[in-house]
Amino acid sequence: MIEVVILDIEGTICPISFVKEGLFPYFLEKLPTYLEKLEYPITKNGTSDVNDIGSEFGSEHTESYEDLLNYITELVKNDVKQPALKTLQGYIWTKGYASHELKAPLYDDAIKFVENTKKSKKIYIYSSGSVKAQKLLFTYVEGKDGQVLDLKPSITDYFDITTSGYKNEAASYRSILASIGYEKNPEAVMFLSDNVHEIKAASEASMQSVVVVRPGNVPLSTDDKETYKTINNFDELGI
Ligand SMILES: CSCCC(=O)C(=O)COP(=O)(O)O
Ligand SMILES: [Mg+2]
Repeated sequence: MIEVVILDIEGTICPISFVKEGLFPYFLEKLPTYLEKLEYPITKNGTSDVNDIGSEFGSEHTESYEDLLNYITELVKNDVKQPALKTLQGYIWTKGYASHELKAPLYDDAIKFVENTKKSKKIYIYSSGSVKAQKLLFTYVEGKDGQVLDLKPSITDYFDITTSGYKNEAASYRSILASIGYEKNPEAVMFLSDNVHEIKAASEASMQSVVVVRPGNVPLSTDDKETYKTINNFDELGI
């Protein structure tokens, strides 16, 4: 029996288009304003959040404003899951969510699933987006008639690539199982994601794993469709 559910975010509970056409462009638009304020070459000084996050991009990219802006822009365009980038994105999105310029358009079935499932199972999140960015997304969910829903109380805890490692490695899922006290009972944990590499890694760690198919996601190969359980909607899970 499933006791714990772990959810991916992008392509699973919200459309990839929200990230690629909403969050990433917002980040790139605001980025120059933040980077312009820093002194180059950047050195970690413990006095400014953005300065110290900036220093994490490494000395080869932080010599000048132009170097850093170009480097970060390339990372975003190639959707590189780089820890410093993910931290900086979470930082910059804070204002966008607080002003309601950004609201997370979660799928209706995902909202219903989270609200109903929290009564009987623990729900965790594991996303490449930073824990800060994940919490923002759950705090500012787009509801009906322009309302904002706060789903954060429904989530037990959050994991990202800095807490647990990269999402296509089985070791990351084993580390999460240990954190939540399920290393001896991994089959009671279900992981849901749009990404087959993540599903493969979670299965290797003996979690029950399900591919979530949504419009705009990377299509599955015939082989993947035969290998993994798939759903189009959380209502199909019946848990
Ligand atoms: C939750 S923050 C926005 C999404 C993001 O930056 C990201 O990398 C999402 O990756 P996921 O692991 O949720 O597919
Ligand atoms: Mg995803």
